[in-house]
Amino acid sequence: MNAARDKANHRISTLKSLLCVGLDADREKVPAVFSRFSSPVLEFNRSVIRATRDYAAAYKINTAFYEARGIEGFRDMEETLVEIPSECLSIADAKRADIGNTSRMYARAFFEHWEFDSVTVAPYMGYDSLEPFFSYSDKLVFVLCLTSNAGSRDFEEQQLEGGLPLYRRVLERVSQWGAGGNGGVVVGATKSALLADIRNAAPGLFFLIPGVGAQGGSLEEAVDLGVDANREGALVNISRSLIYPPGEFRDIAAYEAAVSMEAERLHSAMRSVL
Ligand SMILES: O=c1ccn([C@@H]2O[C@H](COP(=O)(O)O)[C@@H](O)[C@H]2O)c(=O)[nH]1
Repeated sequence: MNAARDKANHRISTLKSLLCVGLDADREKVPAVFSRFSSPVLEFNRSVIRATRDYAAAYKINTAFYEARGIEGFRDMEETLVEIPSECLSIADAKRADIGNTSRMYARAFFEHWEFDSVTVAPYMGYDSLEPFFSYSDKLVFVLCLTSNAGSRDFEEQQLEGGLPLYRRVLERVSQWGAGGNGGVVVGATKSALLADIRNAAPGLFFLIPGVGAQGGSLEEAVDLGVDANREGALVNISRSLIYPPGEFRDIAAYEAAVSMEAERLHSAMRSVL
């Protein structure tokens, strides 16, 4: 039993959706109709959540977009968290990890202070840097495994002695560290040729799959190859192509209608694969 995992799987199976809405709120890209508010980013996020809540299984806050704006960004992040529907998984895409005592502070920040259900972490510093996150048995810890960017070739796809690529070693280790149910990995949708193999090697891990939409990954492949044997256990993140629909919006209702229409389209494509 793991509260975060159970919540995500319950939502995935009842809604037949793996949709994780990426709240990558870039102040420069927030449509002009939100400018009149004292906190345009917060109102923008509220609108995105209203427009997608019937289709979403999770919301991912990429902390960089909030940290970049200092105290105001942190305030927007904190107030956005309150708006995330309780039946949806909240993910802090923070990509943290450091020596143990520092990681403990990161884990406390994301899991206790902000009460996120899950967080993304980087494996490079090894187990002692990740143990503080894995010690939370009711949360989900998503470890970067095979990321969606071209730079995954620089380290992740490099072969270790014996020929095993580094990302496969990460997968093996996370399967052990997260054996209690809180283990997850990030695998890019742009690497769908390797996705079936990765899923076979780690049947019990939760998958977070970014890279559909703006990065060109296939939605259908991400869903079909990413899910576990129960057709759950995976989330497909979509940020820019969902929250920044093309065009000018005369009012907030028009913006929400455009986002809602795209979320419905994504949901229906996912449902037909599931
Ligand atoms: O391998 C990775 C890991 C994380 N991300 C993050 O996911 C979203 C993707 O945004 P899009 O606009 O849908 O491309 C973003 O927050 C990334 O930082 C990733 O893309 N790839």
